[in-house]
Amino acid sequence: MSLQLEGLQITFKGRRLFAPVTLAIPNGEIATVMGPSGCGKSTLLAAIAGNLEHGFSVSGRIVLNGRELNGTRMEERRVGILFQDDLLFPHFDVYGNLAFGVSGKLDKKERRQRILEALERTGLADFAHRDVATLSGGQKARVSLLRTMLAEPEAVLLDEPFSKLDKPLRASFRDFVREQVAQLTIPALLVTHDEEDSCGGIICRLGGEEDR
Ligand SMILES: Nc1ncnc2c1ncn2[C@@H]1O[C@H](COP(=O)(O)OP(=O)(O)OP(=O)(O)O)[C@@H](O)[C@H]1O
Repeated sequence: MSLQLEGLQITFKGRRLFAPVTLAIPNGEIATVMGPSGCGKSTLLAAIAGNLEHGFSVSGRIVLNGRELNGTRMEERRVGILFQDDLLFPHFDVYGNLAFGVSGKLDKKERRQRILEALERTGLADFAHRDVATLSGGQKARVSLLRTMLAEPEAVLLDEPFSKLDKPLRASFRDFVREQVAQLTIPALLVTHDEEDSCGGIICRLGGEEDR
């Protein structure tokens, strides 16, 4: 089971953004998308999440755990997405922010248990009632990722999640992301400018004009 992209192409007003992408990401692994600015990396993630802006169209197949996602609504896809500027809600503490990630279908007790377990598992238990404004950049990044993961997505898309962190924080957040993806055994697709972030996993380079 995995996330598979089969000959995926995106066009904007008839212009193709990149050469067709074919990729299979096994559960628990992270594939990295690289390419020059403007080549369509964020747009590729939006196509997978089902959140493309008006004017873009997709061809090829997106298959998640055997389910074809093309044509389905964003809410049905069960794909989590984390942006570099994923803002936490400033008027809520860490616990309150994480509560936004947990399914509303669970009762209050179950929701609370899920959040506390996630905080415990990630060594953030002491932060539950911290005002998010008092967190460091690295801590905020961890809370944002946890919020995304608490929604129990079947795949996660990460759009430059490390770019605002300095080198040591970047390395520890990278490890944190890897642990989370492995623990939840879901496939992840990471957009980054830095090859170091991929650490030897699958790398997908989006082709520019010269590759068409
Ligand atoms: N809403 C939009 N309307 C028109 N064109 C858009 C829109 N959003 C993005 N584009 C264009 O689509 C192309 C792909 O943009 P995208 O943001 O996916 O690139 P990117 O590879 O993620 O860039 P960067 O590395 O700079 O973040 C670019 O040429 C961009 O100008």
